[in-house]
Amino acid sequence: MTAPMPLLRVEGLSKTFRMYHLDAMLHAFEGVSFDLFKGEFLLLRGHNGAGKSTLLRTIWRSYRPVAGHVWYQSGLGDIDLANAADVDIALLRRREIGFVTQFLNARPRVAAQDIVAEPLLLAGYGQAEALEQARHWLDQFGVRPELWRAYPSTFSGGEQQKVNLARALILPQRLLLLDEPTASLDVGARAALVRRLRDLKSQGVAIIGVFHHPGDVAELIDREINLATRVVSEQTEREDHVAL
Ligand SMILES: Nc1ncnc2c1ncn2[C@@H]1O[C@H](COP(=O)(O)OP(=O)(O)OP(=O)(O)O)[C@@H](O)[C@H]1O
Repeated sequence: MTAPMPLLRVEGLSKTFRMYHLDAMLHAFEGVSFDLFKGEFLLLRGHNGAGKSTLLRTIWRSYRPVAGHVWYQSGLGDIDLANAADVDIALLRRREIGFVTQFLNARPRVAAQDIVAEPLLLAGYGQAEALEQARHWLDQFGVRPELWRAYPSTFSGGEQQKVNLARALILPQRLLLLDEPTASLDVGARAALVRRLRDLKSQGVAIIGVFHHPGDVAELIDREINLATRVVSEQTEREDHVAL
């Protein structure tokens, strides 16, 4: 019998940033390799500045790596996220890969319930069903009903984060990237997040997460990676941000 293929195979991945003012390169992380299977939860560890967020953003392809591959088994076939066309990355972000940070991208004059319902509408759900589910998840994460029709741009940091999570987790993705999603949450919302992640994991969603307090998700963790200390060198290389 052949071994199952991982959902994600990260191979020799390295990312450097050019620091123009110093004419130097900062190596955010180097030679990172790991496999991630369906339904697995991988914790990224490392001190401040070790490159955890940058690694997540490189997998999400906000950044292009300077070396390595991110093989991803998508619903449409295998693809190297490190080298894929922008149009494919945009499609995967809409359908298969989620990225949750601690910041809500609150658009002006869009109500909380509409922000949360949007992924369902894009996936073809009817308006009534999408709104009902949006309210369910706002409720689960502890957003008070009187805020559901309000605009999140005026919400507190924690309230914005709850809207963010409700939207990001309303539909199961194949791969979920979490960058400190519990940063400004109260106890009830943390518990709701853990319940939702447990549920998504049991549905086969693969998760990579950075947590300031990994104890919050201890019961979910299958494996950990500790990112090593970064190095600064004076060599110069091409700058390689992409504007997605
Ligand atoms: N856009 C950028 N341009 C230049 N340097 C960057 C950029 N983004 C991150 N860095 C640098 O890369 C290194 C890794 O940053 P990163 O945010 O990935 O660390 P982290 O492990 O997530 O840290 P923390 O635990 O403090 O959130 C840091 O030294 C940071 O200054």
